[in-house]
Amino acid sequence: MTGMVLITGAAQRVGLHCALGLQQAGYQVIATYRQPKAGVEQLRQAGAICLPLDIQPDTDLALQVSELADTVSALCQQHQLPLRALIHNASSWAGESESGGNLLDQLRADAAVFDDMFRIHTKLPYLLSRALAPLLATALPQTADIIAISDFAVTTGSCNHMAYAASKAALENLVLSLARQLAPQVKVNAIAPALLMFNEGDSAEYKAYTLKKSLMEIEPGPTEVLQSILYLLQSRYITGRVLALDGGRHLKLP
Ligand SMILES: NC(=O)C1=CN([C@@H]2O[C@H](COP(=O)(O)OP(=O)(O)OC[C@H]3O[C@@H](n4cnc5c(N)ncnc54)[C@H](OP(=O)(O)O)[C@@H]3O)[C@@H](O)[C@H]2O)C=CC1
Ligand SMILES: Nc1nc2c(c(=O)[nH]1)N=C([C@H](O)[C@@H](O)CO)CN2
Repeated sequence: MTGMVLITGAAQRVGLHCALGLQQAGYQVIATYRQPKAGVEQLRQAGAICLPLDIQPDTDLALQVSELADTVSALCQQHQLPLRALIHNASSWAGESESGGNLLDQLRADAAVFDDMFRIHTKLPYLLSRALAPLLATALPQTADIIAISDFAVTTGSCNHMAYAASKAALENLVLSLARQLAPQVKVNAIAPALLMFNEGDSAEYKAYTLKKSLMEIEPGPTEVLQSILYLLQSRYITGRVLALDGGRHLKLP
């Protein structure tokens, strides 16, 4: 094992695929999950360590992060391995609620979505990065990595997921600050995908519409992210950057 990698939100889809791939690549994965889905058992079977982490409005996030950081530190000591990387993947793709009702009700609904988006995409990565930075910095002689999974929508905004996109933009700015603060011991980068994987229930019309948004017109799947993570981990020089995985969407003219 070359070191421990902590990845959040790894019970399904992209996080699960990347956690399994990193474990297979020889890292000791620590995966956090919210609900004990089948993916958690799959991770345990593969040798990953799985820890519960459910970020809710009424929980003490600072306490949750402090306790997680203590557990990760103890695991590094127990396994005699450095903390090699921290991957911020956990995410909720909530859109703005449908307008309706009186203004106050609408604003209360919008405020709840805004708080949820910034809690999971910005506040959790901020606190977790600051809590684990000292441990990451002692992974010497190798450098360590923080990798945040962002979204192409940071560059364009999103009419239907405004708070989501804004919170990912804040995450990308956090990457710049952390890259400046933690160099040269820790590299800090973001990966910004456009479409990776559709969700169950996405209609054929929505899928056709979405595929047409990029030049490549494919649903690439989670391997693109795993390959990008492995690329960043092996780099000695890339930091403070956003790796776009968008199928040429930025060149698709309306
Ligand atoms: N899928 C895509 O096409 C794209 C994805 N991305 C980004 O890639 C990353 C992975 O995407 P994807 O796999 O689709 O993500 P998912 O929507 O499948 O969510 C990832 C995980 O985050 C967890 N999570 C959600 N809310 C919370 C919370 N409050 N507390 C703790 N965990 C939580 C979920 O837990 P649970 O299993 O309990 O629901 C889930 O396992 C995300 O950051 C996403 O924004 C960016 C562009 C495109
Ligand atoms: N946490 C999530 N973020 C995003 C998802 C998702 O399923 N979960 N999906 C997308 C879409 O793929 C979008 O890019 C096109 O439909 C974006 N972010």
